[in-house]
Amino acid sequence: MLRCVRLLPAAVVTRTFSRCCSSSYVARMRFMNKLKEDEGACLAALDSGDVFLYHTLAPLLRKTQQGGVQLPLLPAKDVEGILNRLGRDGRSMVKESVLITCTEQNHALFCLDVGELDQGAVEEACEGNFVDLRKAFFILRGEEAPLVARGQALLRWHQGNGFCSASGQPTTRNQAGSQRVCHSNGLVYYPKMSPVIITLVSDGKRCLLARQASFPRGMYSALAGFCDMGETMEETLRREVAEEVGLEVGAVRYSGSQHWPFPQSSFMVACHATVAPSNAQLDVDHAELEDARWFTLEEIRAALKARTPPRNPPDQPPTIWVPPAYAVAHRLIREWAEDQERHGDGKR
Ligand SMILES: NC(=O)C1=CN([C@@H]2O[C@H](COP(=O)(O)OP(=O)(O)OC[C@H]3O[C@@H](n4cnc5c(N)ncnc54)[C@H](O)[C@@H]3O)[C@@H](O)[C@H]2O)C=CC1
Ligand SMILES: [Mg+2]
Repeated sequence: MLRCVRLLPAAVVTRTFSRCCSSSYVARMRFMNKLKEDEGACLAALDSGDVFLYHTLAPLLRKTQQGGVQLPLLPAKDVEGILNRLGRDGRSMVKESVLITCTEQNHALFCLDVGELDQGAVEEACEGNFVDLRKAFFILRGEEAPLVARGQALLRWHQGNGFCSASGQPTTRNQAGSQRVCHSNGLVYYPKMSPVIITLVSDGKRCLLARQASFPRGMYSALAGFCDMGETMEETLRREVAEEVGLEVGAVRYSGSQHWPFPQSSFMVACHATVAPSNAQLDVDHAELEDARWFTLEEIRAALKARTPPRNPPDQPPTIWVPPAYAVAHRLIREWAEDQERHGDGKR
């Protein structure tokens, strides 16, 4: 630990996102845009900015004295020093950082993957631990989860797009990391998201949740599916619900959207949909879903409270849990429960 303190006086210099982020929206967006277009300005912003770290796409998190977990934002100069001490060219490595966001005071925030270094050595130097991103979503505070999601998605995109798919030649990134260019043919590549529609279907009294075999034990979520080329949002929604559970939905209501870093960055569009109670018989496609079931408000209330996989002893009715609060699926399920409590038969 003595070595940690020498390398990085963390308690003194580490910022957290909430402390450095009060802002005028317009000034912030214009500054961000300048950093994407002006290489010199971006480099200067990096020199005076903060960086958060990943190791092979797992974000570095640090325990707080209050028993919580935070995303440590390390001054870029300190990261450079740590990397130098760990035997690397710190300056060159830090320049590989990708721009994430900035404050109204033009203080920029970047992220960097140090996967080529020994994980334990970086963890010791930075007084933190690299945590799988899905686990991080369960323990991070609200405003930090989208930062680590965006950072991982951008870093993954750079790692997978080093070559032009037309010429086979290497691509070069701009300083902000917002695009890559193939200099042999001038093609410009931008980070991509795949549109996904996620739908919470209700029959008025119950809502429909499903699980894939790859989900954590006991976890159920709303139905989701990738858009096919040329489809509208409503067409994808109706097709996915029909394919996966054999239902024809009626009314559809948009709820919200979110970037989701898995599997390769999805743009999630979240909707509520209804089916008539007389038309609620499920015909589940077990090639896609391990299970799909209707759940009552009481079961959903219990699921929203669960923070860990349920034990489900054989002599008791099985209980479930749902995706973490940050996931838009959680929002849909919570909205449905609140709606039932206000208007449905589930009034207390
Ligand atoms: N943020 C949230 O609350 C939630 C997010 N999700 C995300 O939604 C995504 C889609 O849900 P699924 O039910 O798996 O979709 P899905 O029902 O469309 O099935 C996935 C299959 O679609 C095919 N596919 C078509 N286009 C694809 C593309 N652009 N990328 C990858 N596969 C493509 C592949 O064969 C893949 O195996 C999941 O990967 C998951 O990351 C799912 C539930 C909750
Ligand atoms: Mg699906």
